[in-house]
Amino acid sequence: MESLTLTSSGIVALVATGGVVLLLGQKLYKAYVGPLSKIPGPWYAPWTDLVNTYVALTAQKHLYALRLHGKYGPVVRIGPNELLVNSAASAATIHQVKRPFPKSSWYRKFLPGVENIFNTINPEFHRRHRRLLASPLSESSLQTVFLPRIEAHFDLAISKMRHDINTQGYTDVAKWFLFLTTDVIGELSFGDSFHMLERNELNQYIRDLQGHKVVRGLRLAFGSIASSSLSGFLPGFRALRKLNERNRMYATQSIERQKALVEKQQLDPEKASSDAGAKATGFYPTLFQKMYKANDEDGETLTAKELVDDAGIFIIAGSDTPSTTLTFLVWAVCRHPEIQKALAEEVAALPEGYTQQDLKDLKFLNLVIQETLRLYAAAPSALPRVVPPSGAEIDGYWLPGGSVVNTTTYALHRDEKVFPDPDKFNPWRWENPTREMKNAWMPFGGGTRTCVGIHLAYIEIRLGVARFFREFPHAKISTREGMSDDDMKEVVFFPLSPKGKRCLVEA
Ligand code: HEM
Repeated sequence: MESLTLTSSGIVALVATGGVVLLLGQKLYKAYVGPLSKIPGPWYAPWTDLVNTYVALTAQKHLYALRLHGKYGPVVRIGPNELLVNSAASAATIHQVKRPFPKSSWYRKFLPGVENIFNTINPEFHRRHRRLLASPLSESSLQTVFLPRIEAHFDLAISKMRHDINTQGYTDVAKWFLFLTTDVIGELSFGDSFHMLERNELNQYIRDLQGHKVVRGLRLAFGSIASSSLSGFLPGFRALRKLNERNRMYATQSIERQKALVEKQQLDPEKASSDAGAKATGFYPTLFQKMYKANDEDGETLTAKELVDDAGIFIIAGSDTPSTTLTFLVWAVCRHPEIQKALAEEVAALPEGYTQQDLKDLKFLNLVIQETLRLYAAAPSALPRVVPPSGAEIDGYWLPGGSVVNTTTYALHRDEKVFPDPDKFNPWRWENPTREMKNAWMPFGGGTRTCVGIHLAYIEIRLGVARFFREFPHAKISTREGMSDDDMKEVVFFPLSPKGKRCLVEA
């Protein structure tokens, strides 16, 4: 009888076959037997993340989520380990304060090599940074210390729009709002404005900001390639790396400038923590004041790199979002004469020298803002979180620990069971909101990772709306330069932006 002998190539073949069988077995288990197998979704979802990646890369993930929820319901499987969820109850569970589901590693792909308050997935790191940044961004601190400086920028922006209209017949509100909010966040964060409004030019800085949306799309889709040395050889990724380097340079320069100012003025942070103190010293504190103080005196310190990384995300998160909100608000209001009339009359009746409190008390203005933040939430894309190791029940499905769940504000805000006639811009729907409406409305995210800039955002939006419609009560959307509704189509990489990157208005 012939004896069985295994050659080395036979052993390799056997091990390889075993590996493939094991992998296939795992895939089959996950697809047909594992806990996620009961969750509805497209046929390919249990097998691959490719479609998910494609829709993210082409800025369509928000529409994809809306379509899939319409077809499959509130919980949809979109990848071997990934789900979309779409109910106020699931959002409350995932984004709770007590035991929040942590952010997924997807956030670290945003800016590889960078860890900041926004993209960290480390709860301790997050708590430390949030503690230091939250109090300067509180409503009272913003109003007492920062408001006078903010208001001057709004006056300048409106005068620039007026000048355009007088000289060329129209103005680009998207451009001016972006310059405005960029100048504001520059000044509040680093003690000096970026002077976009004065310069009136789409300079490299703004181009980079806009480029960042595309860059982030690429990063999120191909994160591992983007952060590898391979990326240096691929043309798209080379540009991407340059953009990232420039962004770090802006942040570093801003921090350096701020440090120099602090040293030059020998700022006493205690004295300057009130408006009166700031007037006396002639120098105003910044949102990063506490960071410097922590660096100098506190037991817990922030490294120079941490400061730069937080500065970078402030530039990105704090400029685009309020300007996009203001742009879509003006566009939506100007397309609805009855809304425009009611809003313009309300803001026209404000007293001279009106305050933030006066603006908070305006009923219709705040309804319009709430409806704008529903339909045009500035960060409406999926917010991925990881189910804790013990697992969790979401909308009747048991999800094992480690599954990734995404709440998509774009879809949540268009759930017709909660918001009847969801595509209609209707501020009056917020006059008597149902509990479901209130629970499902989350333009600023939720839980411990809710937007830290929310009060600044509200101050900017209220001021912007009031100043704009007091100056231009009869503004209308222009058709010059080929401007059309197509320019305002929603493009969503992570933040929202108008497709044409412009919104031309006549008055
Ligand atoms: C209309 C304006 C704004 C909207 C709609 C908005 C929306 C959001 C959302 C949805 C999140 C949560 C993202 C997530 O869970 O992944 C967030 C976080 C954040 N936002 Fe905003 N934002 C706005 C304005 C601002 C401003 C003005 C700043 C500048 C200070 C800012 C800074 C941040 C930061 C630093 C975070 C991360 C917070 C953390 O993880 O603790 N945002 N924002």
